[in-house]
Amino acid sequence: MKTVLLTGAAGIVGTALRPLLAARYPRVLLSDIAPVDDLREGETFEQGDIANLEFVSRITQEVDGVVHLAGMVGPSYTFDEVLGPNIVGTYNIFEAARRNGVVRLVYASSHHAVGFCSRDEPVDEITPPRPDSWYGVSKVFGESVGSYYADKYGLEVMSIRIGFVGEEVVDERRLHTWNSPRDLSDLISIGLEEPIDGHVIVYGVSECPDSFFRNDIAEKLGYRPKDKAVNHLTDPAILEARPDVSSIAGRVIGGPFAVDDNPRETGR
Ligand SMILES: Cc1cn([C@H]2C[C@H](O)[C@@H](COP(=O)(O)OP(=O)(O)O[C@H]3O[C@H](C)C(=O)[C@H](O)[C@H]3O)O2)c(=O)[nH]c1=O
Repeated sequence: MKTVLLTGAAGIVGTALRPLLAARYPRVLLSDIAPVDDLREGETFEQGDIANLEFVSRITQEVDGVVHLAGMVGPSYTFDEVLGPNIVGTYNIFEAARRNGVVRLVYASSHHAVGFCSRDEPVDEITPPRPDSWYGVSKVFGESVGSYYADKYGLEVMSIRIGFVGEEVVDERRLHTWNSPRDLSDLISIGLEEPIDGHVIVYGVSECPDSFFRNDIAEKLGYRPKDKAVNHLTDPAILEARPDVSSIAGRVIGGPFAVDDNPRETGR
């Protein structure tokens, strides 16, 4: 794996992953709708819109694998708002990869694909989707596209239902969904390099107490999280905090994403 395309490279997750991918792969082609102007050695950048198939066809021409992050992320985006970036954009990435003979693709799905599942029982890779938002619905769509391109065209696809990515655990819910950038980049490298049979779904989660997720397939593929959520708390009181179960947000995996009429920027 010499050249990897990273879409959504200017975003929160993309920015956290960049140094880790640059350390691992000789060439990383970054792309985003927003500018990126602090390139490291081995990085190049193409600015453009993933909803444009011509642009996506061009950036997937000379790459060996794709990590697809770009998209709208949030609880309150409407169907019309996710349609271009998350639905058309994701189709474009898979279709352009297929046309250009790129076999390996890691798709950034989200735990919001199962966000309406109860916190009481851990979900696993075969738990049926229960999205908590149009964003979550779009991630379920992306997983289906990954499955379809794997079965029909032989792509090897890992969909990672990402928890909460950051250096720190910021609240009680995130204690159970946290994924360090280092662990996520290890999981991505498994998706790019290890033998994958068709399409697999895994969870992007580090070592978390009472994790919401069972991650057996990731473990079988060799994923061993190095980081423990309890060592990255912004406040030790997070360990004692309990969810407010009088609200749906306190009862389901997706937390505030499951509440109607949320403000647009409600965490991840
Ligand atoms: C709408 C749109 C966005 N982008 C870029 C703009 C941002 O730099 C980036 C998304 O970054 P943001 O910081 O908003 O979200 P993250 O927290 O990094 O989200 C990431 O992890 C979670 C789990 C995900 O579901 C996202 O798909 C994945 O990108 O995608 C584009 O390049 N094209 C577009 O059309």
